[in-house]
Amino acid sequence: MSNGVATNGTESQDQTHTPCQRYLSTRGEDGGHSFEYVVLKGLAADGGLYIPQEVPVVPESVWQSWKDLSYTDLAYNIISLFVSPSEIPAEDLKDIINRSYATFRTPEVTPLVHLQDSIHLLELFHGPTFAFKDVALQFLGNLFEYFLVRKNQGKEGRDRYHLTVVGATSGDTGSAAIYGLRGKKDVSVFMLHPKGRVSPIQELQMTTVLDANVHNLAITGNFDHCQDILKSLFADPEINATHKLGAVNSINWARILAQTVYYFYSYFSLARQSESFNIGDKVRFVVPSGNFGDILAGYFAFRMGLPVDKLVIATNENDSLDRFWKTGCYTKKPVSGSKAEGGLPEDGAKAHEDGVKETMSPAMDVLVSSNFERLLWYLAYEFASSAGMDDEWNKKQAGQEVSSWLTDLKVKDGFGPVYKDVLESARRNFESERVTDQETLDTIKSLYQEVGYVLDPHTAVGVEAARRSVKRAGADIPHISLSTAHPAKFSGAVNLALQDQPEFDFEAKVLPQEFVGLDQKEKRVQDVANDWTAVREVIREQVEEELKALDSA
Ligand SMILES: Cc1ncc(COP(=O)(O)O)c(C=O)c1O
Ligand SMILES: N[C@@H](CCOP(=O)(O)O)C(=O)O
Repeated sequence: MSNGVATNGTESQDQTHTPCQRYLSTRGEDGGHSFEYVVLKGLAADGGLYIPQEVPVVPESVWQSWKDLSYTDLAYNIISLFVSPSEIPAEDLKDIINRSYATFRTPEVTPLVHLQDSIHLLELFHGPTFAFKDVALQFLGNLFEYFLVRKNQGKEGRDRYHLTVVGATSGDTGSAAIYGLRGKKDVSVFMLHPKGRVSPIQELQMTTVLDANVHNLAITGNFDHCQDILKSLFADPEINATHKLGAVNSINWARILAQTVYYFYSYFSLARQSESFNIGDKVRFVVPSGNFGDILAGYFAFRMGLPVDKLVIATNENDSLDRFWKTGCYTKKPVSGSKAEGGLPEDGAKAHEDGVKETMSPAMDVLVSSNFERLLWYLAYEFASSAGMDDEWNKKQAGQEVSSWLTDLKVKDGFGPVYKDVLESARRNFESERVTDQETLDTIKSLYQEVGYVLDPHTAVGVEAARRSVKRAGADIPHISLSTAHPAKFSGAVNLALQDQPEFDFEAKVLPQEFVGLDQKEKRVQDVANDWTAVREVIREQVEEELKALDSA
């Protein structure tokens, strides 16, 4: 490969694509696809998620030359490893990347700030909607546009390829996707959120966007229900054929790819900022987790060779991930009779019958983390590889194993315990922490008192997990804790934590100008039952209306 970057597998016979630029499904029944295909498709035909056939390994000699690059140049170097220039020529890819990050409020895009002791905060909220999702969704919006312009050259009216993007959100993906796609030609966006279970600002950010191609659907249910509806739609061959569904959730590979960049960037930022930290030294990343997309991007950075000591998963009281790392079982609800059933004594969040708790960090109120499937594939692949068979057999085995776990999850609400070796392999690279609502509030308060920094509740979950991790790992290992949203998006939790602090003033200290007056704006949102066929009907009607309006324009 170019750039001195090697793949960790066999070279492909394909003259235009390296094996890192071809994609296969985690369920093993769908593969050999191009980047454009997987980005437009979102979910694989067999229900799995796309991953690259091989992950490129970046040697240390190459990192040295990457250390001082701007965010956009680094992004190009990383992303281009996974996209063949025969699909997106270098100059076009650079242009897409530059435009995607020109909308951020700081040229650093994702600045790293020192928080306290060995803990650094990676601020990911400097994009248009003040959440980490902007990093990937500005890029994905521009990618969609690029592919659609090319597909639709010389085509008119109903012959044009019209993409119907369907997304599920617990608050932040929704607005970031809407801001990435509003007003774009040949795209309709349907964003499903759990009615009444997102923060007031998050809801306003979505529902005050009135572009004709944007449709907000409030579903009577929780985020997992919204995600189930999404998966049922993608599994329906008819609506896929007639409406060409596209995904903006982190099931879309482009989301993960774009997020991988900031793991490298923050590592290099640390090396630039700290005299005692050298390229090659290890670091821990701590990631507030829900759907497992953000931390999975860190796992890809690790597989590419970034010296990661551990990736620390931080969950709120919706702790299916944390329970997996502790027990090897992945279940929506704690196993009957266990200590955690119905909540630990110190838990503060209200539990619903469906098992999901309404916490102070609502964007992480997720029990079925869609990207966990991608990690499961790698765990199953490593396990299969120990049998000494060829790579094709290992991949096939991994796909079968993942399919069987995911079938159990769907049918029996859980799977496991997984084999001991699989769990050990998960524990080699990851640790996990569960943080309660009370601990979240305490962390917001103590960081404000100690260093004057106002954390959002999701970031606070991460910082509390980072503090625990420092106790285990020692102060010599730097911790980069991901700050996933701006505190102004979660005024309820922030005010609750800081209301008794002298001179704390939310409006003056936290609220950005962009949020002032949002509640006075006109809103558009449609209530829909928790039923995928009802959502399908809404999609059919609304897309038809949009296309008719275009016909007569
Ligand atoms: C603010 C915030 N923090 C953390 C998360 C969890 O990230 P992930 O779903 O990628 O695990 C989300 C939602 O995705 C979020 O919106
Ligand atoms: N927390 C997310 C849930 C969707 O996650 P995604 O990363 O898969 O889009 C949100 O804020 O919507």
